Amino acid sequence: MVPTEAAVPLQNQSEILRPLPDFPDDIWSDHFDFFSQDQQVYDMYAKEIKMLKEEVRNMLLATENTITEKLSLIDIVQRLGISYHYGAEIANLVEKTFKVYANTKEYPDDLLSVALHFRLFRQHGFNISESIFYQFVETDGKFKESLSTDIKGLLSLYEAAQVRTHKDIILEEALAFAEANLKHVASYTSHSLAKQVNYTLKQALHKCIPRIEARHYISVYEEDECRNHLLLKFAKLDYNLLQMLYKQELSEIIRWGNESEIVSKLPYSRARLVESYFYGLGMFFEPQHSLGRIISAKTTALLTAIDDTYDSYGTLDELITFTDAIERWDAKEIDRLSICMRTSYLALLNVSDGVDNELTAQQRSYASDKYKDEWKQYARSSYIEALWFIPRELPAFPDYLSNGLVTSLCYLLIPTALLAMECATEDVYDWLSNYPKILVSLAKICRLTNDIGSYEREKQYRGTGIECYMKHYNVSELEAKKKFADIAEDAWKDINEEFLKLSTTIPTEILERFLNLARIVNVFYKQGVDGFTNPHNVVEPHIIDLLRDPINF
Ligand SMILES: CC(C)=CCC/C(C)=C/COP(=O)(O)OP(=O)(O)O
Repeated sequence: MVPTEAAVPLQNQSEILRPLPDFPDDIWSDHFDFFSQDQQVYDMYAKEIKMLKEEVRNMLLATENTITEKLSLIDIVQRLGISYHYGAEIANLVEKTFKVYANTKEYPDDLLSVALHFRLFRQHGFNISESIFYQFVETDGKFKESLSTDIKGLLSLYEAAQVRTHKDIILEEALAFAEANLKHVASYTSHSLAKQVNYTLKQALHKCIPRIEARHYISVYEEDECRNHLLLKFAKLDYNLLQMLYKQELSEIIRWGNESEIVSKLPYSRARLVESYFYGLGMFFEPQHSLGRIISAKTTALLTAIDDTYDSYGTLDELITFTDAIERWDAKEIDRLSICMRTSYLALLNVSDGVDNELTAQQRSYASDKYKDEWKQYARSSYIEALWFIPRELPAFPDYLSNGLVTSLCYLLIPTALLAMECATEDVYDWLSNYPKILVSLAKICRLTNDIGSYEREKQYRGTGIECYMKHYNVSELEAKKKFADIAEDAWKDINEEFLKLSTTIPTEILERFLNLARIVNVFYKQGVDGFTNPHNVVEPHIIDLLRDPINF
C-alpha cells in the first residue's frame, strides 16, 4: 500500500509560468454520485429476460427460414444489442452460411441482401470476396445508375463499404456511389427514409460504439412496421437492466475519484470521471466485463490528470522529475514531486497495486508488468513532447508521429483493456509487445483524429502535431488537417484487413477491443471537435442515453 501525502515545502509558485488552459467544467457535477438500485424492478426485469431469451434463441435456430431471413435476423439481434446472449449460436450460424455460399456461389441478387451478407461475414472474420458486387457494376467499373433510387440497398451498401480493406477496389467506388446518392436523399426532408439516411451518413454502424447503436436502433426498430414485439421487448428490458449495472459501476468510479482526490486536488486538470467511465463502457458493454470497464475507466481518469500535468501544467524541471519518478515506480519518490503531481502519482501506484494483486492471484503478472511498462513509456514520450512543444520547437513530422503514437494512449489502453480478460494469455501480451500492425494503425487513428479535434485549443499555448506537419511539408492548415483525416481513414482499412487476418489466431473478443477503441475515438472527435474536453452536445447526449435515462416501454 502506498503512504498518503506528506507535507513538503513548495517552491515559489507565483514565479512559475504555466500554460493553464481554461478547460470547461465538469458538466455532470452531482448527477451520478449515488445510485440505489430498486431490487424489485431488477428482479422483475431479470425474470422476464430469462423467458424471452429462450424464445429469441428458438427464433434464431428456426430451420424454416431462408438464408437471407436468418442473416437479417442476426443483423437485427446484433443491432438491438442482445447478440451477446447468443455468441456461440450466431458464430455457428454465420460460419455454416459462409460454407454454404463457398460451395454453391449462389448469392442473392438484390443490393440490400448482398451488402448485408458481405458486412456480416466480414464482421465475423470471414474473408468474403468483394466480387459478389460484380453483378451491380457496369463494364467501366461504375455502379449501375438504376440502383441510385434503391435507398435501402444504398444504406446497406454504405454500411458494407465501411469494412473494406486496401484490396477492395469496388467497395471504394461503392462508398462514393452510395454516399453521393444518399446525400441527395438526405436533402429531401420529406422522404420517408431521410431521417435514417441522415443518421447513417453521420454515424456508420461499423464505426459506432455498440451501446450507442443499440439505443439508436431500438428506437428505429420500434417504428418499423415489420417489427417483432417480442424482440423489441427483450431488447428494451435488457438495455435497462444493463444500464442499472452501469449506474452502480459509475457510482464506484465517482467514489474512487473522490477518495483518490484526483479531481479535487488538481484544479488545473479536466474533471472527466463520467466521460472516463463512458470510455470504459465503449470498450466493453457486456455484463461479464465489469472489471474491464472499471480498470479502463480508472486508467483513463488517471491519464487525463497526468496528460494535463504534462501538457497544461508542469514546467520542464518538474516534468523531468515526474517522469523519473514514474520510471522508478516507487512511493518513496513522492517527496521529490511538487504537490499537484503527488496526488496523481499516488493514485497511479494505488490503482496499479490493485491490478497487481488481482493478476498475481490469477497467475497473470505478465499483464500487470506490461501495464507498468506502458505507463513508463507513455511518461517518457510525454516528456519528449513537452521538450518540443513547451518552447514550440517543432520536430520533423516523422519524429513527431513516431513519438505521438505512444502519446496517443493506445499502447497503454489496449493492454489495460485486456487486463481483466483471461483469454489474454502471455502469448497475446508478447504479440502486443511487438506492436503489431493493428495496434500501430489504431494508434495512428487516435493520434491524428485527436490532433485535428484538439488543434484549436492546443495551438493557443503549445506546439501541435498539425503545425509540425505544416512546417515539415510546407502546406496550409487545411491541407494538414485533410492529410491527417486521410491517414486515419487509411488506417481503418488496415484495421479491417488485420482483423480478418488475425481472426484465426487471436480471439475475436480481443480483436473487438481494437475496433471499439477506434470507434470511441470516432465518437469523441468526429467532425473535428474535441468531445472529451468539450463533452457538451458531443458525448453528452450519449451519456444521458446510456447512463442516465432508461428506455420507456
Ligand atoms: C477518448 C480517449 C481515448 C480519452 C482519453 C483521455 C485523455 C487523456 C485524452 C487526452 O486528450 P488530449 O486531447 O489532451 O490528448 P493529447 O495530449 O495527446 O493531445
